[in-house]
Amino acid sequence: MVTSPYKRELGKRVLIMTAVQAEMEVVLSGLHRDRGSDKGIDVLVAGIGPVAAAVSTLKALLTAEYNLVVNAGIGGGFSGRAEVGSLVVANKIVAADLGVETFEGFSNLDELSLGTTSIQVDNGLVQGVTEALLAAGLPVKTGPVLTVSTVTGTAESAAKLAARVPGAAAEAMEGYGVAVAAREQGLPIIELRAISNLVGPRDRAAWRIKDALGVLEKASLVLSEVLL
Ligand SMILES: O=C(O)c1cccc(C(=O)CC[C@H]2O[C@@H](n3cnc4c(=O)[nH]cnc43)[C@H](O)[C@@H]2O)c1
Repeated sequence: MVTSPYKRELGKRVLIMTAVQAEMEVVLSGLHRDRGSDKGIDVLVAGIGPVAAAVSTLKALLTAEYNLVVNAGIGGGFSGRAEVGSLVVANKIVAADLGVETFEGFSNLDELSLGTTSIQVDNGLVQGVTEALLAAGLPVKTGPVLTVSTVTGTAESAAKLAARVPGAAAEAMEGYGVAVAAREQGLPIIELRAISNLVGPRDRAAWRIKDALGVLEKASLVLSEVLL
């Protein structure tokens, strides 16, 4: 049961943003499996990366009355925190490469007093969605989900990101953009990632995109029950 502050308001809708068509299709399939037609949830393609995601999300939010925004898709899991085939529900959405490279390493905007680089997800939302996914027998973890503009491709970069964001569970490319658009409209956000690969050395052959899309579809069935 999802608790405050998200409360399904009569006549208001839920917006789910996915990066690509393939993700949108499995989310729609999961949503409609037991509910037939649209039940107040819109699923749109945002495009890959935080900028496209922010623009697409804000554009959508200006077209209808929403009271919750969801970013759903595949993502990379940090080893030991989120394995391939599992789900991650973000408790915090972090723009992990938004900042300054320094001789000592990296400083984010918060450290430079130039702004913020993370958005908290409401605890009630995180708990409600996570419990529902667990109850459905799905493997789910919660933790910070990092938004990057470049898919990590080396063990060194993965280690740097894991050190930069304690507890980092997953990496993707749209969450912070979707979250900033939702914040702009005063709406709660949640990010849900189905893990297709481990964050680290690029090994395209190891990506399990199809498996992750299958898990995302199962998770979407649960979402339709818990968010409406
Ligand atoms: O490296 C490749 O050749 C390759 C092949 C297929 C897809 C990609 C992507 O870059 C997908 C980016 C897309 O998927 C999300 N995603 C999934 N895993 C990760 C990850 O480890 N780090 C960042 N993003 C990931 C992401 O949200 C994009 O929508 C590459």
